[in-house]
Formats: sequence, C-alpha cells, structure tokens
Amino acid sequence: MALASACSSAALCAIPQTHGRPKAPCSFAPSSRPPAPDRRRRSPAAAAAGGSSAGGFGGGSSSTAAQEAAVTKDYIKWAGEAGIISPKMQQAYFGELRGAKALDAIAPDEIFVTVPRAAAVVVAPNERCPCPDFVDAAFYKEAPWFVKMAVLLLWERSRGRASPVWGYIEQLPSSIDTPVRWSEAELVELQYAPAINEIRQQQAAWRQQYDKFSAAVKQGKHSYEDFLWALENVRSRAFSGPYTGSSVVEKARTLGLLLAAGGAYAAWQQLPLEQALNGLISVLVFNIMYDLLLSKKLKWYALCPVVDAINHSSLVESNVEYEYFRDQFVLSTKSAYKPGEQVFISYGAQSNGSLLQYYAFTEPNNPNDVYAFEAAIGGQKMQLTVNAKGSFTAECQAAARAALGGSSVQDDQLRTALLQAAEAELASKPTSAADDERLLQTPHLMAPRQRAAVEFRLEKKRVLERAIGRSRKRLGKQ
Ligand SMILES: C[S@@+](CC[C@H](N)C(=O)[O-])C[C@H]1O[C@@H](n2cnc3c(N)ncnc32)[C@H](O)[C@@H]1O
Repeated sequence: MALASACSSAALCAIPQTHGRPKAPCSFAPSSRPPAPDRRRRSPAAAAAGGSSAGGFGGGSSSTAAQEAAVTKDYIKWAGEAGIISPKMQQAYFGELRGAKALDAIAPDEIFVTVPRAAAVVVAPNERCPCPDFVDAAFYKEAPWFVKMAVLLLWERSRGRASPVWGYIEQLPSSIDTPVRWSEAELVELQYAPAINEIRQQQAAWRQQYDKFSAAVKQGKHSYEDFLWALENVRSRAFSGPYTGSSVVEKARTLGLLLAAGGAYAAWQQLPLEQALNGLISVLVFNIMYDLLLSKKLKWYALCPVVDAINHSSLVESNVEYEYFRDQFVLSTKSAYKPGEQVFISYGAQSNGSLLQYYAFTEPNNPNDVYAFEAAIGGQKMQLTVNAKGSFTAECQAAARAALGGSSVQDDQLRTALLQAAEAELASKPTSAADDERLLQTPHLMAPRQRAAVEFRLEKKRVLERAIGRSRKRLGKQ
C-alpha cells in the first residue's frame, strides 16, 4: 500500500479534530429503500428479533426489515455521537451485498472517513487485559491478537448499551459463514487442496482457542457459535498497522524519537520541522488484515467502524492511517468516486484462498490469485505455483529445470514439462470450468456454500487455464 500524506496540515501545537473541515455529522445513513434480504448480513439484534436460524434472513419479512432499519438508525446515531465523520458516504445495498456508496463526489487522496480512536476496538501489543473480570488476564496475555480482539467483542457485546461501542456491535453481521464452519463434504467441493488443508487447520486451531477461552472466561456462557461470531467478524474486518506506543510514557518516548528523527531529517533536507514530522507520521499506515506474513513485527489492530463497512476491490489503492497527534484513523483512496457509485477499499494483495477463508467471497479476475499444486517433473515431486497471469514462478521454473537436468535443458523442454503438469492438474478436477459456469447460470438452485465453492473453484481453474494457454502459445501450439 502506498503512503498518503494524510497529515499534511497537522500542527504540533493546538490540534484541530477535523482537519480544518467543519465537523459534519456522520452521514453513514441507510439507503432510501429498506435493506434487501441477505442470507449472511443480518445483525445480532435483528437475528434476535426475527427468531430464524443464525445467519439467515429467513424470508426477509417486513418485521425483519424494520428491525434492520432500526439497528441502522441506532448505528448512525451512535457513530455521530462517537465523533465519526463521513459526510460523503452512506451505507447501501448492492444486490444482496451491504456496502457503502458515495453521496457526493470523492476526489483521489481526499480523506472521507475519520474515526476517533476511542470509537474503534483496538488491540495493542503488550497491553494489559482491559476486561479482567470477564476473562482470565493470563489467558488474554498469551492469546494471539485475533483471539484478544474476539474477547473484546464478546465483552463489549455482553455490556449492551453500557459499552462505548454498542452501536457498532449491534450492526455487525450475525454470521459470515466462512468455510471454517463448512463440513468436510462441503470443503471437498472447493476442489483445491491448499485451501482445503488451510481451512482444516484453521478449524482445529479455532476449536483449540475456543477450549482455552471457555476455561478462561469468568462471566456468562459463550457457545462456540458466539466465539465464531466474534472471530469471523474480527478476521474479516480488522485493520493492522505498525505500533507507535500507547501509554503516556510510550507516547512521550515515541514523540521524542519522532521529534529527534524529524529534526535530523529537517536539518538534512532543509525542511520545516512540521513538514518533516508529517512525512514520518504518515508511515503509520493500516492495512486491513494484510498481516499474515508481517505478523512478526510489532503491530496493533483495530476494528474501525464505518471504514469496515466498505467492500473490497483489488483494483483500488486505499490508505487507512492512524494520525498520531489527532488520535484518529482516517481513510482515503487513490480512486475518485461519483455520487451514487459504490466505494471500495483494498484489503491488501490477497489471493482468493485467503479471501474465501477469512472473508467468505471470491474476487473474479483477482490479480493476486495463485494456483499451487504438486506435480512430478523429471521423476521428482515438486510444488508448482502459477500467478494470476498464468506464469509459473521463477522458483518453480528453476526447480523444474534442475529436475530435468539443469542448465543444459532447452526452454521448450521445460515449457512442455510444465504444460503437461498443468494439463494433468486441470484434467484431474471432478468438474470442468464449463460445468462450473453452467452451475453458476442457475445460482438459485445451489445452496449458498455450494455456490461459494463453485465460484472459487472456477476462478482457480481459470488461473490454470491461463498457464496452459500461455505455455501452449510459447510452444507455438495454437
Ligand atoms: C469489512 S466487511 C465489508 C462490509 C460488509 N459487506 C458488511 O455488510 O458489513 C467485509 C465483508 O464484506 C463482504 N465483501 C467485501 N468485499 C466483497 C466483495 N468484493 N464481494 C463480495 N463480498 C464482499 C464479505 O462478506 C466480507 O467478509
């Protein structure tokens, strides 16, 4: 994610709370029509009132729609009181999918959502357990960040309207139905071993985390379903960013370091100190859940209301930044939006495997997708990986070349071996891409999980087909 200079007008003395813009009320308002029935998007409050199965809107009855509207109204009221500013964006449905639409023109790099840190749910490294009456503090200390945040969500939910984030909690989806809930038979429908294996591991790991949580919780009864509700919301909505220090002492230390670094940089570059500091502060960019590979660095995590209502597109470059001196998160994108258009952000460069696993959707033509499979080349078993454009990675080409005999191997011999491996992989699938396309022409005839699996496996097959097409072209076979 590229850095945006969100703090370009930040001053070190008195710090305005609104970037000099008038403090407009939060306009994260409901769309003019009632929410469309959505099998996955129901809030816990609406679920409680509607009384049908978890995660289901049932028949989309008018009482359910009215309940949804009430929850949304509460959310807007809460967001305004919490100081969230988003006058140019409102919640809306796009088909069955809830998202956000532009109310007004949004320019590239314009900050269009501001969320005070106090309105967010935050997990910082080495922070003491904020709810020792709810859960054993020693358990909290040792838990991974996403379990900590799930515990915070369950704790805040248990506090009802006494929670400072009640309006946010109320409107969270009651179930996202990520594949961690799927049966073995449903997972097999994905037809892609790396994803199936990852999800199986996740199923075991989350169960283990739940067992530990159950032993550590001190208040109330929390089913595995409750725990899943919290974990799924955390994993599909949280942002992460480099940690900057939270306590007064830590803040003072970080500020001292920034001042020193800014001073040195300013002297070196002959810049005003303030400008140099802004450059340094803008490093504090948050990425939505793009932390898996970077998790060893010191990071903190945030659930940012309103920002997390925006859907993902890999084509968009977006920045969520924490403004250190204003103690708030701000959002901008590199794209322009016209009034009425759906607003998107990027959740990071994620393959369809991780989008399905943690967010429950597949992005068509995802430029970050990959296809990984095992093949035998030159009598040796090896892992081959193809990128979204259909190119085999340099590493697997080198491994394949070595297995075939090393540097003396002709390029065409290597290409032929890789082509044959990809063709054999595609032929091993229980359904063809054409079969999957046919199934998707009548999506209403499929259960939601089957539809999600077919969408996923079709995209995977398309990556493999691109690799085959590319290799064949290079070999002059078409
Ligand atoms: C951060 S939330 C975005 C807001 C969410 N749609 C809502 O109603 O609250 C992430 C979730 O939105 C949905 N989502 C986001 N981008 C999507 C996309 N491009 N296609 C389909 N679903 C998407 C997925 O269910 C994902 O788990």
